[in-house]
Amino acid sequence: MFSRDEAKQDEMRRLLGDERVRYYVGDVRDYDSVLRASRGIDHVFHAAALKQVPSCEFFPLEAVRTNILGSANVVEAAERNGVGSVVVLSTDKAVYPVNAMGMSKAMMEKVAQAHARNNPNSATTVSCVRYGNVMYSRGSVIPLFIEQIKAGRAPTVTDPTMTRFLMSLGESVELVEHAFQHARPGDIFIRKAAACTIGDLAEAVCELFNVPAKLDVIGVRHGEKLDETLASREELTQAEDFGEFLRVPLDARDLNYSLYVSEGELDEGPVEDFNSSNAPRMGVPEIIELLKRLPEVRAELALRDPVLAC
Ligand SMILES: O=c1ccn([C@@H]2O[C@H](COP(=O)(O)OP(=O)(O)O[C@H]3O[C@H](CO)[C@@H](O)[C@H](O)[C@H]3O)[C@@H](O)[C@H]2O)c(=O)[nH]1
Repeated sequence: MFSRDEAKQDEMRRLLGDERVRYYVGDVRDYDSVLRASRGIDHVFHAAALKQVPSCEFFPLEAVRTNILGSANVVEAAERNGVGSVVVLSTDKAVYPVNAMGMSKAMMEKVAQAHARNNPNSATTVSCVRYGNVMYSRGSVIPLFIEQIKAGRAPTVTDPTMTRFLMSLGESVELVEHAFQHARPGDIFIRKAAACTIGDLAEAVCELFNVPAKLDVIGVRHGEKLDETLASREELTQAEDFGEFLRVPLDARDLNYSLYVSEGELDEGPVEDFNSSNAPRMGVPEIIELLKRLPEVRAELALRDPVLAC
């Protein structure tokens, strides 16, 4: 475990109580600290990031330092130490990005792919995973709605028509495991997901907590998109479909394009990207079922009304 936050590391140490886990305090921005931590390591899962959209709009260079340069440090240190594989965690916001967080994650993907392209004989397989919103992740909207309802307030909704892909923490971890087991250098693995509107999500939380679905519409925040895209149209023309997952392989051509002119294939491919407005759409009842499966939501329901939690 390598991270900046010694308090969280301490909490994890006590929670896990597992002497096989070693803890390193350091920062992905500091190459030497990453180099030291990745010595003698077989696999790296790179999740360190600045991930809040609005805050990265105010401090874009901080996103550059952590999400782009920090990721480059992780890849470079892994290469130097002969680490077997590196899986870097990306986001749907990296596709057709409009905000600094998404742009920096898009660049992180490019750094990972460039490593694969420029080091064909490397002992280190670097791949990416990309997914949408992880339900109940720290600082995200579902725990916020629940806190607001508990405080007797209406949930604050930016735009009820805004859509997002939803998945559980378990599903995002499955994607990381899939990449870990199957990745070829430079692959991007994408987890398909269902989407919903934020208005329906707020309504579902209200219904689950048995309060009237009265929403407080606050308007879109800095840098937010109305809909998110998990796979671009350009990627879909190359992607392999594995049911739950898509695999976008590396474009491993070199810069000598003339070689390909006479051999190129004209493939129109799909006309649309895979986005949260054309993906399978969940309504309020389906969102409620999904929410009920989250242990954190069940715990909150049990506190409020033990009967409702059953
Ligand atoms: O008071 C609020 C706050 C947020 N929202 C909306 O809720 C949705 C989800 O917001 P949030 O949970 O803050 O997540 P996102 O801004 O969509 O970003 C999250 O999901 C991304 C995947 O798309 C990850 O990459 C990011 O790190 C993570 O913060 C968005 O449509 C927001 O506009 C509200 O309606 N009311």
